[in-house]
Amino acid sequence: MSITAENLVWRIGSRTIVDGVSFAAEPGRMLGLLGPNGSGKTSLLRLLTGLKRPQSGRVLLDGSDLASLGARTVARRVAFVEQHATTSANLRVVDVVRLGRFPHRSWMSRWTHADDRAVDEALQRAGMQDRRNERWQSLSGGEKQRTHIARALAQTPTELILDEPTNHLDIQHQIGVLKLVASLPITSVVALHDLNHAAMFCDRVIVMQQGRIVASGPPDAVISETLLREVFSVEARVEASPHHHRPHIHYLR
Ligand SMILES: Nc1ncnc2c1ncn2[C@@H]1O[C@H](COP(=O)(O)OP(=O)(O)OP(=O)(O)O)[C@@H](O)[C@H]1O
Repeated sequence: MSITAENLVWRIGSRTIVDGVSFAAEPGRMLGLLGPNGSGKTSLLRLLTGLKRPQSGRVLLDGSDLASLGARTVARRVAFVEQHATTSANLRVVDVVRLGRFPHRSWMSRWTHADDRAVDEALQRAGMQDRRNERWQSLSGGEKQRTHIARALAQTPTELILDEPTNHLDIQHQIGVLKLVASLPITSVVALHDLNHAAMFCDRVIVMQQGRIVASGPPDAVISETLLREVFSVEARVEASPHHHRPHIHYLR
């Protein structure tokens, strides 16, 4: 297994935000993390990347406890795009993406062709190659998001953690980013609000409610009218799409 959570618990004061979460992300597959607002998705993703430490339980990367691995070792493997990722300095797009190469370089090593290749490929994949010389402050919200995704790809991670990566994106780029992530030969854990997109692109999904996992498995086994009613409080009809054969949700008015 690539990334595994074992009975993770994270509390703030007396409030338990992540409540005994266990799962294993399959290598090379896309795992969707679903759940209503405040159900603990972002908190869980921050535990998976080591940005937060659990009060109990552990995260394993190929069997090694994340807490025992150095920050640099983790950064070489795990890339994280946060929900409200910002970059304060007025860098060019290409400079932001180059930041993704830092975990791979020592303080005295020179910038290499391999670094350039990784940056170019990441810009290309995120659809930002044409804007590589533009200033960060001049980008739209969606372009900033794609630049952060390019930075994460330039890190050449084996695990990619994305918190609502389609936020701010127009529909073409939402589909583009999800297609891209699904096609990458790396393990990804992706928090998503659009359940139809999750059903279309994820190999498996986990559904959270009040800090706990309440359902997990392939989308067609998990996304049901009962789950939509009980967890998301919406009435809907779910059918297998005649186009892509994954579940498709019709929300009722
Ligand atoms: N640093 C913090 N201090 C206090 N409460 C926090 C903190 N971080 C998270 N929480 C609380 O934990 C709960 C879960 O938050 P989290 O951001 O993990 O949920 P989420 O599922 O990602 O939500 P959303 O879909 O709205 O992004 C929320 O009620 C939030 O207010």
